[in-house]
Amino acid sequence: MFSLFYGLWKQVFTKMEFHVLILGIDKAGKTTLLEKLKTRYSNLEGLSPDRIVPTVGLNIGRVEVSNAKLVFWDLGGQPGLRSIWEKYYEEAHAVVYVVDAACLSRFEDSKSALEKVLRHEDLQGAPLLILANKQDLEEAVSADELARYLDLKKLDESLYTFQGVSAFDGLGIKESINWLIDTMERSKRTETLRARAGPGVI
Ligand SMILES: Nc1nc2c(ncn2[C@@H]2O[C@H](COP(=O)(O)OP(=O)(O)OP(=O)(O)O)[C@@H](O)[C@H]2O)c(=O)[nH]1
Ligand SMILES: [Mg+2]
Repeated sequence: MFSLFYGLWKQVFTKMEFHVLILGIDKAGKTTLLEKLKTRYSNLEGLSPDRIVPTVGLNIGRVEVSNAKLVFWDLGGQPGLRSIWEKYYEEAHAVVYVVDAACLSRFEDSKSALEKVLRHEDLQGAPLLILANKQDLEEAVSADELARYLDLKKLDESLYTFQGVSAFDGLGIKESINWLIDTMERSKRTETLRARAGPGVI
């Protein structure tokens, strides 16, 4: 009886934990985004953009948003580091893919790196949030324009979305995080990862 009540209590009061991978080619703005998320959603002040250096290892950011605990894994996007990404796929509830929307000359690299991510079987069914970052820059293309370029027709529409953001000034971040939590909470992948983790893990 106690365990039944304890289980119910846990379900109601324990925040669900989600692992979110932040991917994208180098200089897309992944770490700047992570630091902005920390500033906005945790009681730690994230690093200011001028103190951020290219990522070689892994940056971790933990934040809490209403009923969810989000653990972000930010990896380096330089070509030689992209082979590390797949080591994290199996445990990820979702992927945030960051694109520098102001740098047209790197769109092709960004697109092919994303296509490779999407082909990997360890990520099947994972919600995908694609961010057209650097909207504070005049030359940045909109989320719709980026969507047309990336042309993800083959994907299940309920599992991905595009959002224009600025990791600098925070534009679009709230909408992005709300979509992410909502979609992860409803996704079959979350159910599968939870079942695999076993009882007691929320
Ligand atoms: N104008 C503008 N610049 C940005 C924005 N986000 C990031 N940047 C700049 O873009 C550059 C790269 O940012 P990072 O956050 O280090 O990029 P990254 O994707 O983590 O790069 P790697 O760690 O090498 O994979 C830096 O000069 C940032 O200041 C943004 O929203 N607007
Ligand atoms: Mg980085």
